Amino acid sequence: MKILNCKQQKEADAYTIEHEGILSINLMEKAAGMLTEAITRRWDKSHRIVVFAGPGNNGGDALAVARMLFLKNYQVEVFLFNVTGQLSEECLTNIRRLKESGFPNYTEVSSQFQAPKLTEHDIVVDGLFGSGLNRPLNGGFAAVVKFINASPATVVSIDVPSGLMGEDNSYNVRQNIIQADLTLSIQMPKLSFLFPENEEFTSHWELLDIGISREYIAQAETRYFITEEQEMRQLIRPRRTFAHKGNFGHGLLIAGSYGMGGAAVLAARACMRSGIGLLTVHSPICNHQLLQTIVPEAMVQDDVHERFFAEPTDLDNYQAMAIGPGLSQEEITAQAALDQVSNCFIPLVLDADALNIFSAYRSYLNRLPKHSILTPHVKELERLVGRCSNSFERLSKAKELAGELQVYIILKGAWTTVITPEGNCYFNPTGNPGMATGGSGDVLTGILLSLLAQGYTQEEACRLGVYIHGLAGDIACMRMGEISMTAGDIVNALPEAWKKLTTSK
Ligand SMILES: NC(=O)C1=CN([C@@H]2O[C@H](COP(=O)(O)OP(=O)(O)OC[C@H]3O[C@@H](n4cnc5c(N)ncnc54)[C@H](O)[C@@H]3O)[C@@H](O)[C@H]2O)[C@@H](O)CC1
Ligand SMILES: Nc1ncnc2c1ncn2[C@@H]1O[C@H](COP(=O)(O)OP(=O)(O)O)[C@@H](O)[C@H]1O
Ligand SMILES: [K+]
Repeated sequence: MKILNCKQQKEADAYTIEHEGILSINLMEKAAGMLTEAITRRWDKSHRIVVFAGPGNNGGDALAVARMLFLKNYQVEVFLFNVTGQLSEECLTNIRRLKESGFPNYTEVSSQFQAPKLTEHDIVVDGLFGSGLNRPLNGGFAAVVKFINASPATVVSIDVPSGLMGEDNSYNVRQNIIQADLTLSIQMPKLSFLFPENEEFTSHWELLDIGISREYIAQAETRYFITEEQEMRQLIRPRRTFAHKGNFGHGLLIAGSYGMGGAAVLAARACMRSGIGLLTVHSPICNHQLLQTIVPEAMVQDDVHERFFAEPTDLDNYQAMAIGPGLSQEEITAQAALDQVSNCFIPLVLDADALNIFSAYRSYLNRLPKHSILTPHVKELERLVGRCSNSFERLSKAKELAGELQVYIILKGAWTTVITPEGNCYFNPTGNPGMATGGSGDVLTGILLSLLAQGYTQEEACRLGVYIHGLAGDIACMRMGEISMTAGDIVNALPEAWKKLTTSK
């Protein structure tokens, strides 16, 4: 699914109006009908609905919703903020329609706002500003936002929490943004919904498909996408009847050190559970027994060193390599890892300490083989690109780095983002906070190695890998709960995740 910017969303509205024979006011009526349905589905008539409408079409939506709720016998109050005396045409039409419906509780605010008393049983409908916001809120609007945020009422925002920009909020004023309990977003999600620091504004959001022109959306250019299940299903390669293990590649995993053998185990188990033909794990001698016992399916190649990865290994027999989980950053390991990676000629995944080593030896960064996959979490990324003050900046810097080094970056966390060398960003919808537990990232590395060894392209491996990893996380969460689930549970859920994605619905 494409994520378009607010300017494109406006264009999409206009295109739909022009090319699909629907009047602007009727498109708004359709949106309002869906908004009303979403509200009445959740809250019955025992709740008072207090509607705050702004001067533009977001306000127009809110007024139409107020009328529809009123006609369904809800108890509704409306405050329309008309500060400059300039209201959009659709907003004006909806004021008229509201009045014509016999609506009694309408207040137009031009200067002084007499705030109503809001209780925790009340529902606030926030229709102050939507995608037309072009600067941070201030003055009277900021005061209204602060009043709503301080109230105990439940807040439902139309399209966007008022005050929040759709993309970049670097220069926004956080206190002047509505903290919505629910956002009913029209047609397309906004990029800013996917950033962790905006969770307090948009923790829950839902999309309403009001029938914006498919044609417009198809031709609109964007760098931002949310991955969908159907696309992932189509990527998965069926196994031929006469297939043999040689068809599914031989992967090399360089992982583990003294005290961190578990990382190698988790990655190896995840790799085996994701369809690879053969796996060799290269690890210090101390992990030999552990790996042979817990992952008997994998071959183990001992390093020369008892406790640390110390000597690069030959890559001739492998189709892909992953390096990093539990590796440590010992000097001897750093030298071996830099050498191993710099001379790598097969598809490659770098995770955890392998990334930290490259952050410490920045001059080696340009020796990273082209199209390598880097899997940093936020801290690991910032070690590479420097401190960032917000997610928009972080994403921009990650895109720059991916372009500069011609690598794929998987920026991990909620809405894990796959960033391609061309600068496309694919946000992953699966996964949950239960995955914020030691070893989850090692599981992802194992999955990625498996997919690369099987011949999936880097982009396919990244997108499918993070999707299946999150899906297995969601299954693990259902089985074990968000609090108790561990990285091992994610591996144990991989079979069901793969089955879910390969069986027809
Ligand atoms: N037919 C349509 O065009 C449809 C529009 N829709 C709704 O329309 C919304 C977009 O409407 P608009 O483009 O009118 O935009 P808004 O309703 O977000 O408001 C734009 C107005 O606010 C002013 N403004 C911007 N930032 C301000 C600030 N910080 N302080 C004070 N004033 C400010 C702008 O100059 C403009 O006059 C969407 O979010 C959605 O809710 C939906 O109903 C779908 C159909
Ligand atoms: N809140 C969350 N929602 C979804 N996925 C998450 C969340 N927190 C963590 N994850 C996922 O869990 C994994 C954690 O990886 P990482 O931070 O490298 O952990 P570790 O180093 O312990 O293995 C990542 O794939 C990340 O996307
Ligand atoms: K709004």
